[in-house]
Amino acid sequence: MRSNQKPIAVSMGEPAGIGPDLALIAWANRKALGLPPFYIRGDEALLQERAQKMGLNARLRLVAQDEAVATFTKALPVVQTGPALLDQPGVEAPETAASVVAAIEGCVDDIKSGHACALVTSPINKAALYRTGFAFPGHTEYLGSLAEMHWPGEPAKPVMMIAGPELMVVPVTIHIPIRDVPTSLTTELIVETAEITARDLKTRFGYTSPRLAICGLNPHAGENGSMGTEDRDIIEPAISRLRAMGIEATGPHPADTLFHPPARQHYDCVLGMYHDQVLIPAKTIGFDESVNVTLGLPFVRTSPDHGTAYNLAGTGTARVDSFAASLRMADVLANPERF
Ligand SMILES: NC(=O)C1=CN([C@@H]2O[C@H](COP(=O)(O)OP(=O)(O)OC[C@H]3O[C@@H](n4cnc5c(N)ncnc54)[C@H](O)[C@@H]3O)[C@@H](O)[C@H]2O)C=CC1
Ligand SMILES: NCC(=O)COP(=O)(O)O
Repeated sequence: MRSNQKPIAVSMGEPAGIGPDLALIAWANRKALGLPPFYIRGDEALLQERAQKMGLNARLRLVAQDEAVATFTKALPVVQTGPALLDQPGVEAPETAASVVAAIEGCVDDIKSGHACALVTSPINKAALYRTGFAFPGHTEYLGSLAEMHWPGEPAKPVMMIAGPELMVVPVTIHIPIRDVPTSLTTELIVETAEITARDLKTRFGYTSPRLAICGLNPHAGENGSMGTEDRDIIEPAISRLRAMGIEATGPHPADTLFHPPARQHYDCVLGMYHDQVLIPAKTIGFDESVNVTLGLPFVRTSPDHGTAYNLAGTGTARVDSFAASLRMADVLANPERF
């Protein structure tokens, strides 16, 4: 353990989902998984109950953030956030929403105050939070807002990237209805998203000159305007501007032929025009290993690529791979000098 080592702050996520399970399983297997020290912001009573349900012999300890690293070798450090909750795997409970949001915000506060080096979020139930008035489509957008609040003057345009060993993708529009995609797409938005992606791939991921493949929107990237005009009128000008800025951008590529293995040799990251255009291939190819990482923030945030998986909560059968990969990636991104 390094004397100046800071822990990773993990938000517990949706209490009825697999977030609690993953933190417990990850801690129990921390050595085999090669995990950096982390603590979880959530409810200790619920975690204790969940460990019992899973038949997991996990020790938990309530700590202050600065005790987390020393505690990690002996017990899963918990920073109590919100009131004690009933453990009801798979059962949505609106009264837990405030604790879910408080855990995310608390982790960001911990980074800002120097108590944590990075944030790993556990999955939230987005619809459940909306029903209680949560005004952001997902973590990505919420973290952009928290960054603006806590790091005034620093640029904070959150960009979602799903990064796996075989494929990295960025959706230009994120959590919006499919009918709103064409009207939300602008040349400026594509350029801004690609610029942030290229910059972070260079500064955080070590690519000298990242190659970005930009998807079209329509079948066959519009077939010269005969199957839709957005490819020609919005996406092509964005690619020209990016190339003029020295960014290696190609396209607009028909999305249907961009993800088979030979095609993947020609780029480092794909920018898609909407969520499912790129998340379907990313999760099909790398569901267990991929990490959701938010680019464009003044701090490091990663998360597993999957959701709450209510059907698995409390069973002990949720795979921990993506969560573990999120912790390892957060450690590398937050402490580049060690790697
Ligand atoms: N970052 C976040 O907070 C995210 C939250 N969600 C939320 O999750 C909820 C459920 O979404 P779904 O589309 O059903 O996706 P999901 O990822 O929760 O589940 C899809 C399928 O994958 C399986 N699965 C998920 N994680 C697994 C794991 N670790 N090990 C083994 N199998 C696993 C589930 O059992 C299910 O069959 C929604 O409310 C959504 O908003 C979804 C994605 C990301
Ligand atoms: N499908 C990925 C996803 O929805 C993750 O969203 P976020 O909560 O990380 O913004």
